Amino acid sequence: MKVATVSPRSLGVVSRIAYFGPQGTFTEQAARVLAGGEELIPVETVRLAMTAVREGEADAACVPIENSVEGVVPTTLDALSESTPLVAVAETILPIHFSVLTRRGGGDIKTVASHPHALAQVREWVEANLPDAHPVASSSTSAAAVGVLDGHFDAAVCAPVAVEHYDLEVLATEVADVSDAATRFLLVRPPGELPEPTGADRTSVVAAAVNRTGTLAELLTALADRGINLTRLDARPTRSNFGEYRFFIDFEGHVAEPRILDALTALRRHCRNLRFLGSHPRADGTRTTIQPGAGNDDFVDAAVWADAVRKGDLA
Ligand SMILES: O=C(O)C(=O)Cc1ccccc1
Repeated sequence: MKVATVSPRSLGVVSRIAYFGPQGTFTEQAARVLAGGEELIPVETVRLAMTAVREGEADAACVPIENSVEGVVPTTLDALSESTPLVAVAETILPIHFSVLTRRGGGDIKTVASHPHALAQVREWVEANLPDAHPVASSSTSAAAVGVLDGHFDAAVCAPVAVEHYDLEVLATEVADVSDAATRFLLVRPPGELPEPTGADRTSVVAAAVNRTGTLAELLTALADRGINLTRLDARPTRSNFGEYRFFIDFEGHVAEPRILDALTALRRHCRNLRFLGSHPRADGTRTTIQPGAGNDDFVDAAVWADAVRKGDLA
């Protein structure tokens, strides 16, 4: 995966960014990339970082969204679909490798703790290097470091910067089963002015489709018919009715483009509920692919033509 960073273009009055902490997480590093001198506020969970924004205690939140090895961060998807809407205005992608930290002069390593996404990315390393250690899930990589300091675990799989925050010994660095793993992070804030389109943008929605045959196919067809390329598709249970799902769909393009607006209105017709989660520049800079007949000019020309027909000016 190509790795690059993008700064938020129009953050308005953002001055406090809540991030998924505590200090030393990968998300803090992402927040530092996305921030331009804003105050950074560590918050214990992804959901609470978004609650801080919803309740006005922060102007934006930095949260992890997807990893190239483990896929999406489910708590982020769930927190984005609940409560009052938030929209993503910027993203960054960080390469991910880990340091393994232990207590100074610590003895046998019987437990190794970290965020589930981190544990999943060092499984082979742990089996080969700490065969007697049991993996234990913690709320974040830095929470695992705190747990080691407090004597709850023997080792923590952390972001390399964690050692600057927690008085622990480095057992190993550059640990990663997949050497080019990367995680994408979002900066989310309440709906407002959107970042300008750049030609290399991503739009995100969460769709609660009507529960009948073929509704997901209808949503995907609405995008495919308009030549719109998907970049991610995930399903999460609605939690209210067993077997009912919400679909998180990311695709190339920006809502300021006529073809994307046309697609959104089509999606809206097929959904019980459609939440817009933002349009912002892609961190990898990949430019939107436009299919023949599906460019913005094609949509504008077709709308002008249809309007003329309606007015009786054309046959
Ligand atoms: O726990 C962290 O440090 C996070 O920011 C979440 C995470 C965990 C593993 C890889 C990337 C992000």
